[in-house]
Parts: sequence; C-alpha cells; structure tokens
Amino acid sequence: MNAEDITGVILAGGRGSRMGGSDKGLQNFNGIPLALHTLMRLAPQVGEVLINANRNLSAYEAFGAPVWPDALPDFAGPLAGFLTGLEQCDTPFLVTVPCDTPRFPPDLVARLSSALQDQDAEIAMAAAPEEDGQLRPQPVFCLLRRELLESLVRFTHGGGRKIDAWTAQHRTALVPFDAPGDDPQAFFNANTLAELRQLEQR
Ligand SMILES: Nc1nc2c(ncn2[C@@H]2O[C@H](COP(=O)(O)OP(=O)(O)OP(=O)(O)O)[C@@H](O)[C@H]2O)c(=O)[nH]1
Ligand SMILES: [Mg+2]
Repeated sequence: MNAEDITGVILAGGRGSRMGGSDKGLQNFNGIPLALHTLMRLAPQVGEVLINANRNLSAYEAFGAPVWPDALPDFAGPLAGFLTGLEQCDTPFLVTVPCDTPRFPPDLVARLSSALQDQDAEIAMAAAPEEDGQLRPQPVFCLLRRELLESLVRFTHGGGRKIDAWTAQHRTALVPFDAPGDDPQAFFNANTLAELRQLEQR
C-alpha cells in the first residue's frame, strides 16, 4: 500500500466539554494549535489530509487542508467524523486520527497498513498501553477501506454511535503499539487543559 492511496482525516469535531467547551483542535500544544500539530505529524504518512471540524471553520482552513463539518447533527461523536472522512475520501483508504493525541506514532499509518494487508482485514485499529499499562484498543485510530462507507451510512442512520459496535461488524485487525522502542505515552490524549500541559512537558 502506498501513502498516496491513503487519506488522513483529523478528528477535531468534538464539544471539548472537559476543556470548558473550547474548540480542542485550536488549543496550543508547545505553541502550535493541536490540529496543526496533528496535521504536520500526519501529512508525511499519507497522500492527503482532511480536517473534520464543527466550529471555527475558517481558523481550521488557515492550516491549509480542506475542512469538512459533520453531516450528522448535534455532535454525534467521533464516528460522525469517520463518516465525514469516508464521504470526502478520494483514495482507496482512510485513516482517522484525533486532534488531541499529539505524540501519536510517526509510523502509525505504515504499521496499520501492513497489518490490514497481512491479515486481509477491512479495518486496522491501533491498540496501545494506557496510563495503567494495560493494552487497550484505541478506536479513534483506524485505517479503513473506502468501501465501508455504505456500511457506516447504514449503521449511523440506524442510530449507531459507538465505534467498536460498528467495527465489530467487519474484519478488524488489532495492531499493537507496545514494541520495545515504542513511546509508551504515544497514545496519551488530552481531555483537559491540565492533561495538555502535562503532555507538553514529556
Ligand atoms: N466529527 C466529530 N468528532 C468528534 C465528535 N465528538 C468527539 N469527536 C472527536 O473524537 C475525538 C475524541 O473525543 P473526545 O476526547 O471525547 O473529545 P471531545 O468530545 O471534544 O471532548 P469532551 O466533550 O470533553 O468529551 C476527538 O478527536 C474529538 O474531536 C463529534 O461529534 N463529531
Ligand atoms: Mg467526547
């Protein structure tokens, strides 16, 4: 699989309620808006990048990538961002990355792609250790075949909102990021401003 066959979508469409309702993707991380930091880390791994945001669209447009809001109303959750990404994706594959996990692996997409191909899967989902050291699925980090659009339209229009409930309907490869040399904190995300400041210091 070539990077050119993959579109990356940055999920920045949430409410940010644990950050006082602020637009998380526009919060600074080491002086750079989180969504722009994510864009710079993701761009070398894929052919194209889209930003999925629901507020302050012109601020996101200034980062230089196309910006698409959710078609589903009322902040339906990250799966709404998967749907937006698949709808706008012109490549055979889409990879989803949230805007609030600034240390995600620089080889994220390469490892998801290898697993998807090796296991002939429809979806490859990252799994990584959390603060307690336990390896857990990281459902917002998924590589998807574009053909899954129809399935996701059906699922979301039927009221489905949970990523893992949808991915369970498809052949999903779980891809561990806990090898020696992997940053054990790569998948730590910032839900609060305090967590964001902690991530900066690491
Ligand atoms: N497109 C889209 N993305 C969302 C939505 N809700 C959450 N996300 C994204 O999913 C990822 C994980 O979400 P959370 O950590 O819960 O972020 P959040 O919803 O902004 O924050 P909280 O309101 O504090 O839960 C983030 O990248 C969010 O931008 C939504 O309704 N639509
Ligand atoms: Mg949320």
